[in-house]
Amino acid sequence: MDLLSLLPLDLLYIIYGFNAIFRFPRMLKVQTFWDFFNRMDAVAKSPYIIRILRTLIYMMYLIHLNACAYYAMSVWEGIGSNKWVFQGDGNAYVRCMYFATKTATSIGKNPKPENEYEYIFMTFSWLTGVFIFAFLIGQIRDIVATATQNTTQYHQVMDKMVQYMRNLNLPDDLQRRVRLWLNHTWEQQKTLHEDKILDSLPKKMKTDVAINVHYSTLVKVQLFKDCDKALLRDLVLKLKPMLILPGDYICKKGEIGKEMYIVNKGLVQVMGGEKGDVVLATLSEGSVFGEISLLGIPGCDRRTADVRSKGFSNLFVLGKADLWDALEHYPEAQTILKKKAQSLIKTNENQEKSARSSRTNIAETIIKEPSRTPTPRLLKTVLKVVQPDSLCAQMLSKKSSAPVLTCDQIPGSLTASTHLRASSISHIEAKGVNKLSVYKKDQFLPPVMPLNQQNSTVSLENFFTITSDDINPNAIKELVKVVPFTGSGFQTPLSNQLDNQSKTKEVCSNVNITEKSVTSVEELPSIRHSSSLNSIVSEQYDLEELNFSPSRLSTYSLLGYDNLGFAPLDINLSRSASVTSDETVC
Ligand SMILES: Nc1ncnc2c1ncn2[C@@H]1O[C@@H]2COP(=O)(O)O[C@H]2[C@H]1O
Repeated sequence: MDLLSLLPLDLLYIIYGFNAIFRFPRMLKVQTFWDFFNRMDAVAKSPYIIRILRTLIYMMYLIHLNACAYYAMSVWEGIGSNKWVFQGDGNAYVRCMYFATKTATSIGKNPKPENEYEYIFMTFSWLTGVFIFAFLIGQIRDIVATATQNTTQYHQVMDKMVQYMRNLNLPDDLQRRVRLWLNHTWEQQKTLHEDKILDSLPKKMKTDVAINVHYSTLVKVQLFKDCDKALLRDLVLKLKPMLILPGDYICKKGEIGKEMYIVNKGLVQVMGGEKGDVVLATLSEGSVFGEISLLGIPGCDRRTADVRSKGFSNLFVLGKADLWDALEHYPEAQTILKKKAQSLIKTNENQEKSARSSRTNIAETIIKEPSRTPTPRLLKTVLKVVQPDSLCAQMLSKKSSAPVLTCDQIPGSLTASTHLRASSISHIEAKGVNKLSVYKKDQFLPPVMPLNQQNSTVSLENFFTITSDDINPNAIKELVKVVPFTGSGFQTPLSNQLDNQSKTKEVCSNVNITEKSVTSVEELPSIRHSSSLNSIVSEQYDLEELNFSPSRLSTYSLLGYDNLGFAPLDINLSRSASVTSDETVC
């Protein structure tokens, strides 16, 4: 055909003069024109542009033919013979082409036909113009529609989905995630039905295409490397692509396993630990997971761990039935998967064991070394202040609460210094007074009273009155820091003792007790004031509000809490001194 179309018939012009008919064999090249566009269509990145170009060429060619026919009519009727025909001015082709274009596009304003032939020509031109244009425009619309078909489909699905979710009043977050999924799938695949694209191909070709498309991932899958290459061909068409959003769980521990996965793109995290917040492993491209619960290992038909996507990830999903179809024919793959599963199960068990033992260790440590808040300053002070061998010191350091003293055990020195409470009905005789008193259970004994017992037990409760017997004079400074007092001229044995010791005097002269010094004892939540030695608690004051002018016989008690193993401890630090208001402050 090409040879025929190239015959040099133009040479005949020399003999016969110019005649367009000699150029007719060039029409034989029309097949080449179609071939050219078909090939371009197949290889071009945007085939719809090629198709539009071809349609435009058809259109131009038809207008060209019409222009030629008009010129031929003009020559036949005589150029310039009437107003309708070509007038012979300017370039004949351009003028005729202009006429034909105006007719074909129905723009009008052409000279009116003047005879029947011209009317027929114009009617025919307009009709062909209308049909051909309708056809061409239709074709262009199809081409553009095909080119944007996926986009349109995506918008339709998105619109329908949004409407559906709104109708159901789904939570905003879920709606946002669905939109995100559609958006991301579209961005990545430019279609929402990737799996259907290959459906029209024969199976073998589909396999080749699928292997090629996913080659870079599939070659990284250890299972396919270690097993017969045919396993890959058997499985590849059964892999379904799936896109997961960041943070979404792919499977949850304890669920029944129905699918296994291959990571195509992105990262997934296998989560373990008691609360499922420990990352056991991070799996990347080519990793296989979710196989343990599919392999029929006894006791392992449920997911052994949570698996979640770290960012966006693309996975291939393989159903249980499809996996088993393949594994039946590839026992070595079955063995590999089972071995891997068993080693993962062991790893997880070990991890759980070590987590459990570290928890026990922590618990043991807690039991062995209870974390203790520091000893309150009050208690420390008391321990410094009291004589180390005094019962008070012994009790505080022994960490025993409420020891029960029988009368035999009550040392005389304590009788006047310790608040004693009857632990049962007690018959107590005051020494010297020679009077037998009966105390009910829990009743306090008078504090200043030499005791003589009769079949009685009294318990030393968790509060103490520190008196001259217990006080270590060298530590008096410490005591006055925490026990507020002003005044001098103690009338009790304590005051005598203090008065007689220069050191104590010195301390006293340095004492500048103000409210401030009391508030420095931050640990003490409150201070108690008892106006008589008999009543243990009469009123309770805030530290700030305390008025320290002891105008009467007073005992100040500091309420503190210990953490040495006692119950909340009432430490009654009292200066058993009667202080009179007319005495000068030292
Ligand atoms: N320690 C681990 N390291 C890596 N992957 C694991 C680990 N534990 C479990 N998996 C995977 O997480 C999956 C959870 O579901 P399966 O139990 O079906 O299969 C599990 C394994 O594929």
